[in-house]
Amino acid sequence: MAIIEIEHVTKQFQTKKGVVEALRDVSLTIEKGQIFGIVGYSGAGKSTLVRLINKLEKPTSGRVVIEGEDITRLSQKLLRRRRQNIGMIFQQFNLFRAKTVEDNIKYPLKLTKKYSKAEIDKRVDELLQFVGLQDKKHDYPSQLSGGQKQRIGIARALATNPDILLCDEATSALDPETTDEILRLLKRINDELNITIVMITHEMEVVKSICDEVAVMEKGRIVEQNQVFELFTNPVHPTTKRFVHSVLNDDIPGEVDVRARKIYRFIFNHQQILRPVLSQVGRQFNVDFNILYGGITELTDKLFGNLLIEAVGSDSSIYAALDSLLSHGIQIKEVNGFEN
Ligand SMILES: Nc1ncnc2c1ncn2[C@@H]1O[C@H](COP(=O)(O)OP(=O)(O)OP(=O)(O)O)[C@@H](O)[C@H]1O
Repeated sequence: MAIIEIEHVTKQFQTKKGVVEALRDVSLTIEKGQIFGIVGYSGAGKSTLVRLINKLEKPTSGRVVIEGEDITRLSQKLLRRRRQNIGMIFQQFNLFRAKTVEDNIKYPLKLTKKYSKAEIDKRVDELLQFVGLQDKKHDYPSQLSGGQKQRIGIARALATNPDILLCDEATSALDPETTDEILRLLKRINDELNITIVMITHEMEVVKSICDEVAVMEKGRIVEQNQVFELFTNPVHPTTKRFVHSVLNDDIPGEVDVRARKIYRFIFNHQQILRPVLSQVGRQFNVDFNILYGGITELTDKLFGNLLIEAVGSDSSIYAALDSLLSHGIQIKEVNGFEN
């Protein structure tokens, strides 16, 4: 079921220098329960897109439908209620510096005017336990590390039990180890609380570790969208290729001389155990496959292999062997030395 539908949205900003087209005819559907990544370089329009989802921005044209409701038409009162259903976390955490951890988390609960003091206290304790920071309850943000600040940001975003969590470069200010911890926490939130997560990021490592689906943005448009595995294994748009290339080691090393050799790139997934298939097909067709270079990477929860392989044998036997490998579902690309 779709939880977020963005339909033909454009967003223009009037500036002194003229009109900036931040979004140009963007359409996007995010299914309930997904972790959906939106990637793009700086200025691509990611923040503007995500700010439309909780109506921090209003589209110039087009519709934004959240859980079946067109939020571009909502009254202020209904909009406030709808916003309780959408949590958001930020790169710079945006905690209130003059408030304790406890008061930061209480803030959205008090705003709703729905809960008693006892309910609020109970909820704060639950949330602190969930993010593993019970002992920091009375600290101020300045006493916390970056990772701890983001955990508190997450606790605050979850306070009103939202269905959707928006993450705007939520790990970009963190070191790799802390990034991993926060990503694991987000995955738990998705799995255990069934919250749909929208992550905007310029880091493909983030997409690779937790996203199910991803949209790539450039100059206010979505240029490619796919399931993470498909996007990494078969990127089509040049910008997507650059992003994928930034995390997958798919360069051909300088010392591999691809001239006058029959070299192929084999791409395969976790269902295929490549080695037995390779040796079996090699024996059958009298072809030797030498693995020159490559590796196996984890994508979300699947394995993805990308290997450079040299085939040694007669032309006809190599083509027959490759045919057979294709029928096993292995993707094969010819490398002529000028691939990529
Ligand atoms: N309030 C605003 N007024 C004028 N222009 C804006 C405004 N907000 C965004 N823009 C412009 O819209 C375009 C998209 O900006 P946006 O912040 O959405 O991109 P982004 O992909 O999130 O980039 P970054 O990661 O650098 O924030 C940029 O050209 C930006 O300068």
